[in-house]
Amino acid sequence: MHTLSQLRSGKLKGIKRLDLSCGLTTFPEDIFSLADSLEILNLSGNALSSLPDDLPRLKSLKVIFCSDNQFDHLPEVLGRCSNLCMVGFKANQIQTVSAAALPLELRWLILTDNQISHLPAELGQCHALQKLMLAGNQLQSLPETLAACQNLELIRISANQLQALPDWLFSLPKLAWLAFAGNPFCPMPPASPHAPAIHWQDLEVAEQLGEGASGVIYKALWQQENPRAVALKRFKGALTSDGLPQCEMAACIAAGEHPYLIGAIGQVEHPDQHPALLMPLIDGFSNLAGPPSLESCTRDIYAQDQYFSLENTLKIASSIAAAAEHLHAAHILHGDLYAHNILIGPENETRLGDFGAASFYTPEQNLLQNIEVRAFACLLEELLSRTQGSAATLDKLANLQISSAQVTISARPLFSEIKKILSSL
Ligand SMILES: Nc1ncnc2c1ncn2[C@@H]1O[C@H](COP(=O)(O)OP(=O)(O)OP(=O)(O)O)[C@@H](O)[C@H]1O
Repeated sequence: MHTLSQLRSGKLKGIKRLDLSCGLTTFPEDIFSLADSLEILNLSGNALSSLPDDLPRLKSLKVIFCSDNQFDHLPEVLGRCSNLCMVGFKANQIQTVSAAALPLELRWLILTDNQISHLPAELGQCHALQKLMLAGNQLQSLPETLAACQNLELIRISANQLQALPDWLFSLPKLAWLAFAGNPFCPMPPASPHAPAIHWQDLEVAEQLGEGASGVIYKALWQQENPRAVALKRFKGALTSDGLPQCEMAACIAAGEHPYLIGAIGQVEHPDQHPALLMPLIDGFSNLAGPPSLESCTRDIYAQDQYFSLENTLKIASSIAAAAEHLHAAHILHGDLYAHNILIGPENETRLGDFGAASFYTPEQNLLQNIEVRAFACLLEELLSRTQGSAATLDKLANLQISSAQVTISARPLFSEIKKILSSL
């Protein structure tokens, strides 16, 4: 985090990224002294409600974050910033998004947790758009023109007022990660009679195990007749970038037990805080990869020296295909099938977790399974680019990857078939 005095002293000359969060109510003029170099401007966590008309003077600006401010509209000046490809205005009070506010090169738009009830048809002209985050708004419909955004790979439309799942989603050739729970058209989650009641006072919370955008995960001891070491996910707020914690918990609990899922024990009621999710403790595992970067946008980041034997790639891929098949059998779309949501053990034991983007769907919406198969294709592609082994088997895996990512989504194999193919290799 930078300070205003550092900015004013001229010490920041030449920097590419500026992070300022210090109660700003107006845009500091001094930011223009960085016009030659500034590519990423993060003004999240201030009290701004407007941006200056001459913002395009920041001619190298590619990324702007203004989350947790007081904007009631998406500033139109953004549309005149010609290199801007990522716009993040989460948790404002935005009601109005006009066509003029949309930069043509847009790849990643974050408008999560606002009050938007209408999006302009011109959003469909942002052909580079890959990631569209709209959870927690008041949208009753989406512009049909979005069908033209053929590069869209990740969409979050959970916790809105949508009356139906738009048909055009199924014509997006690259869509892989979709979250839509918490809309009026969504089926009710099934009751989970086996989930035990867990009382906050029975938990001894210990060290932090991990943290994501939506929650912090702690190790805990669950005091019962036979005390048990567990993992506790405490949500950071009432809405995450993927949707509602209640939907995440409902899906995670409804998914039930499976050898390749992290799984859930149940929901913890806290007298005065957000509910939390209790899970089995997965000890001694680590994340298969890190989440996407600003640059990679939709693709996970692996350690540079991370390689897999063919045997391990097959083991990971087969486990994930089996976990996804299990979820689809229960009509649950994971929505975030990514390496960064996979925990991996010392023997490459595999556990899929993070149901933050999960949605229940009806049998009539079965084609959603084929969308998730593309997420698997991305994972397989990443694993294959780091795998050494027999060329013949690698070729077969590459063919499976290609067919799982094919443009005609109905022609993609389902997870039951993928599992069969993998077990035959
Ligand atoms: N049951 C568990 N046992 C051990 N570690 C866990 C468990 N569940 C989660 N973790 C750790 O905590 C991290 C964050 O968990 P999770 O992905 O559920 O959080 P999140 O806030 O939803 O993340 P995201 O930013 O992807 O939304 C995981 O990547 C993992 O390292």
